[in-house]
Amino acid sequence: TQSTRPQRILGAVQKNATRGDPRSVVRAIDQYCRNQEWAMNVGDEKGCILDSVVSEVNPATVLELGTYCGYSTVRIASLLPPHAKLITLEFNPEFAVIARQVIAWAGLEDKIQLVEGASGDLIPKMKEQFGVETFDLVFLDHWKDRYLPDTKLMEECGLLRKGSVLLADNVICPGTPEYLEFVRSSPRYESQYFKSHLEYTKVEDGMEKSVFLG
Ligand SMILES: O=C(NCc1cccc(CNc2ccc3[nH]ncc3c2)c1)c1cc(-c2ccc(F)cc2)cc(O)c1O
Ligand SMILES: [Mg+2]
Repeated sequence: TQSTRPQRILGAVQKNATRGDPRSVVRAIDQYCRNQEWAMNVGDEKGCILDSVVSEVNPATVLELGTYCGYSTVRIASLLPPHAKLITLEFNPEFAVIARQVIAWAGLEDKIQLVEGASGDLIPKMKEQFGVETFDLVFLDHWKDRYLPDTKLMEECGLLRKGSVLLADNVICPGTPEYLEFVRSSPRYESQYFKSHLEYTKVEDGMEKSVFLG
């Protein structure tokens, strides 16, 4: 039977990466997706922007919306301080199955909680079910038309505090026009655009970093 792209990505990790070495997992996925077949990981170029924002925020609590195969999950978690926690939400069960194995290969199970379901259903349960107060950093990388409603939902649920940082992937390609318009015009956010390229291509894309001002 035919393998899926996520299964082939996992195979590349198990073949080329060292167990317990998150950076080798990231490298193995980037080499596979650059040389064999494209996949919608944040990738190496935008990944450096992600690394710099994670390092600057040095978050104790991170929410990732959209796990896919766990590339950015592993990339973020590898930079977290001890005892810091990352919750990642994935709607597609097939992606979740692969991501759990990629996370395990990297040896980061203790820092990462992968929750299956849709952001709209899970965000209101964060405090009671997952014991979260607020998130220091949110990485948005799921369905692009969910970025804005989920940001408003996180505000309503009291999950953002003064200084919480939102980092959004793909604000140019595929694009998130309503989200960009909102965070750039709202007096409650201070936004900054990081120009880059769509993963593994020369197509323009970028990431938007928005600080919640409370
Ligand atoms: O669309 C994208 N990613 C999101 C996505 C996509 C599919 C499935 C899921 C299922 N996961 C999911 C859904 C809803 C959810 N709610 N809460 C959690 C959660 C999780 C998520 C994307 C596309 C491109 C792209 C494609 C083609 C092209 F030509 C250029 C660019 C590049 C990217 O970097 C991208 O990130
Ligand atoms: Mg993306």
